[in-house]
Amino acid sequence: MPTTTTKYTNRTIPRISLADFSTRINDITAQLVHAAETDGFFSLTDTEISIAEIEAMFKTSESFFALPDEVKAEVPFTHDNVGWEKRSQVRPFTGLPDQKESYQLLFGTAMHDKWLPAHHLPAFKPSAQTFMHKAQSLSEKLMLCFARGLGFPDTYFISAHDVQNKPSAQSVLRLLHYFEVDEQESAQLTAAGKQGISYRAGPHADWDFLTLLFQRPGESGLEICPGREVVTEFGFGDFWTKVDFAPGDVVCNVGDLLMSWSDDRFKSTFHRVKAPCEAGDWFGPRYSVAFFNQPCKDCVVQGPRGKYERVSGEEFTRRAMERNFRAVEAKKGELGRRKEAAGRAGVAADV
Ligand SMILES: O=C(O)CCC(=O)C(=O)O
Ligand SMILES: [Fe+2]
Repeated sequence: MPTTTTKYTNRTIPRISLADFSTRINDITAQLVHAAETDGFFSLTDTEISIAEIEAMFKTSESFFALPDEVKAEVPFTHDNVGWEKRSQVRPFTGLPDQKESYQLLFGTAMHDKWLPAHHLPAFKPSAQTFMHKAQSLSEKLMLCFARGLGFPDTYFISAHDVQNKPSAQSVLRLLHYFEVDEQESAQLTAAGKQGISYRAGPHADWDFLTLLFQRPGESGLEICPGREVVTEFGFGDFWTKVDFAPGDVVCNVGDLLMSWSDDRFKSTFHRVKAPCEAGDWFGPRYSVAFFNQPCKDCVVQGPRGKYERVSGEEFTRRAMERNFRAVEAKKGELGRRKEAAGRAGVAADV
């Protein structure tokens, strides 16, 4: 019988105000460092991005996802990490595709043929670009603080994520749309023992430096599972916490790059978007917008204590993708073997 209930535990995710940033940098730095050292997740309030700007970005995103699939397929996802995909991202922990579609946007040259042609939605590109620059500017404030927290010069991380002067900049805005789930059908499948916990986005840690996540109040689903000790391992525990936030708050998490760059002092935490199946879950469609701060290819990554070998930003990302790919393949192999064994025994595989 598949597992149908989640073990939840309450944790308080720190809420950090960025009001009066320039006079409060040291206080804000202390709060960010503490949050990064503990659960690796925090929410920001009083940022330079208003609720109206966030809502406008969601409207822009909804207008894109409402287009027919044939139109979205004009800008397909490619391995430059740009473009539109649907039900195609497979996570190492599930071996199955996430129940979502997403559209990834970059600043630099990789976008040359990946912007939606303007005749479909004339306002799409300018709106998305304005929002990307706002998210970058907010990220740079956090980069300054984390540089101070680790004893690097103030601009150290900012120049490693330079989107103005580096055409090969890798930072990404990802628009996400998770599909609506029929509540009654889901309850029937669970009661019949035909459905276990599944995922809109399977459990994972992000590869980037920092992720900024914009969500819509009411469209819940993001859950975290802290406790990861080293950046090179995939292990995670089994107790989850729902991430709560107020309108206008930006939920942020440390990614593997910052974990590595801090010699594992800051935690890149496992998180997921569970598919709704339990009481209190949100069954409607979920839209979210994530901004991933990815390193420029030529920056040099190494923590102050030199715990990990010095690598370029490009090499760091390549290794992270390779680890991910190997883990996905291993999981798919395991699922295949379980299905075969279940087929031989004449029972349904519990995957
Ligand atoms: O949509 C969300 O809430 C989380 C998305 C996420 O974790 C990701 O895309 O890496
Ligand atoms: Fe993530």
